[in-house]
Formats: sequence, C-alpha cells, structure tokens
Amino acid sequence: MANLELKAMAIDVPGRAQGDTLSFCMEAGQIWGVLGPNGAGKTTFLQTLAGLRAPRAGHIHLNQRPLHTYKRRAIAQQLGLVFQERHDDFPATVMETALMGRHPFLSPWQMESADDIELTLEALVALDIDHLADRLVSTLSGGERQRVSIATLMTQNPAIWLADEPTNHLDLHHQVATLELMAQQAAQGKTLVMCLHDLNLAARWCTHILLLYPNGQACWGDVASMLQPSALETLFNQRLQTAWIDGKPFFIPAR
Ligand SMILES: Nc1ncnc2c1ncn2[C@@H]1O[C@H](COP(=O)(O)OP(=O)(O)OP(=O)(O)O)[C@@H](O)[C@H]1O
Repeated sequence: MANLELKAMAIDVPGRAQGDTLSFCMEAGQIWGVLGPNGAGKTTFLQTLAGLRAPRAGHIHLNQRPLHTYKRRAIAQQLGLVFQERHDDFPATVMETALMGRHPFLSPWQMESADDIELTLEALVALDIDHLADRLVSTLSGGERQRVSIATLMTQNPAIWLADEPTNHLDLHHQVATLELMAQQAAQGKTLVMCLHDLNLAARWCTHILLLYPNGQACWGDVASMLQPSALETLFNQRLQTAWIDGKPFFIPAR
C-alpha cells in the first residue's frame, strides 16, 4: 500500500501563470479521475506525480518522504505510468514488451525468473492479448497497443498506477474491462490516478475527482460532490444534459 501526498503543489504548465496549489493525499484504494479540457495540464500533472517533471511550487511526498529524494529505480518499484503517446522504436513482441514491467525489480543483466514470466502471462490474459504474445507490437492496432501498455503496467505491479487516458483507442467492451481491472487493483489496495475525457466513465469508476481548468484553477473532492453539471459545463465550455440511471449521473453534450 502506498500514498501520494501533494503539499501546496503547483503544476508547472509551460507558458502559463502559476495556478492554484494542490493539497490533498491520494490514498490506497482510491481511484482519482483527472478531468479538464485539452491543454489544461492533465498529462503535465501525471508526469509531475511520476517525478518526471518538477512542480513549480510545493512538494510531493511518496509514503511520507519527498518524491525527489528517491532514486528513479525506487520510484519505478512503487509507481507506474501509462503514457498517452508511445514510441515503439525497436522491434519487440507483446510478451517482451510486457515483461519489461519487471525490469525495475531486476539487477543489470539478470534474467527474468519463472515468476516474472508467470506474472506477465497473467497480465496478457487479463488484458485479452495472450493470443498476441508473439506478435511484434508495431503490427498491432491502436486498441491492442493500448492493452499492451496496461498489461506492462500490470506486470510492473506498482502500488500506485498513473494512467493517461487508459481507455484511449479501446472499444466499449475493453473500456469497461480495463476500468473493472483498475477497480480490482484499487480493491486490492492500489492507488489509481487517471486522466479521462469521458465524464460517464469517471462517474462510474472514480472515487475522487480533480478538475483542472485551463486558467490554472483547480478543485478536488469525492466523485459525487465534484461531478456537478454546472461545474462541468464551465470546465468544458459545453452545455450538458444530465440523466440519472441507477443513482449515477449520465452527462450528454447538448447540441
Ligand atoms: N514541453 C512543452 N513545451 C511547451 N509547452 C508545453 C510542453 N509540454 C506541455 N506544454 C503545454 O502545456 C499545456 C498542458 O499540456 P498537457 O499535455 O498537460 O495538457 P492535457 O490537459 O493533458 O491536454 P489533452 O487533453 O489535450 O491531452 C498545453 O498547452 C501544452 O501545449
């Protein structure tokens, strides 16, 4: 179990004045959805949480210790990231790619163990890509590649999952299956943070929401209090109609 705590942390969005500072803790078992229009800073926020970019102000603590005091390998043993853009620069199969999730736990030149291979095969089955194990990733469809990325994160098995639009390219069934898998991870004590553009998926799977506005304003809280139609209309500059199904809101963009 792990937590990430933001202490008066400001996201360093290039070319933008400093916005609101963020102060909250993302705990084991929680699923945080990061919502906001294009360019609001969602990816920059995830990269900052991963220690890949410095915050403009304030601090991030991973398990009560400043994130910047950890070595990169120690961070990778606790925190994993699915990027929005991937560059498959060298030829690797689906199995080889997913197996890379174990690298933070291996010493240089150490071979993967039978347990590592077993964990990887389980991830391929969970993401419904085990039949593609020997295929080159460069030959896969967009949705298949997305599932390889999530399988690699599952193989890494970090306590904190950061996912930038994990449902990108996925068909309806695989969107639901992937978010169910993430919910299972949260139920096992993982902390999940994901950027989403689909408000209805956020309403169903997230426990907490961070809203990022293009001018740097931000607000956060539990899902029920944050997914208010008027706040979302302002956030996205888009009128919405709201329907209620099984006690949860459905947001439909109005023409
Ligand atoms: N390296 C960079 N140099 C200049 N500007 C950058 C750089 N990285 C990000 N930005 C700008 O910072 C802003 C925030 O980018 P970011 O990718 O975090 O937005 P986002 O909310 O994830 O957007 P989207 O919904 O389109 O994925 C954007 O205006 C982007 O153009």
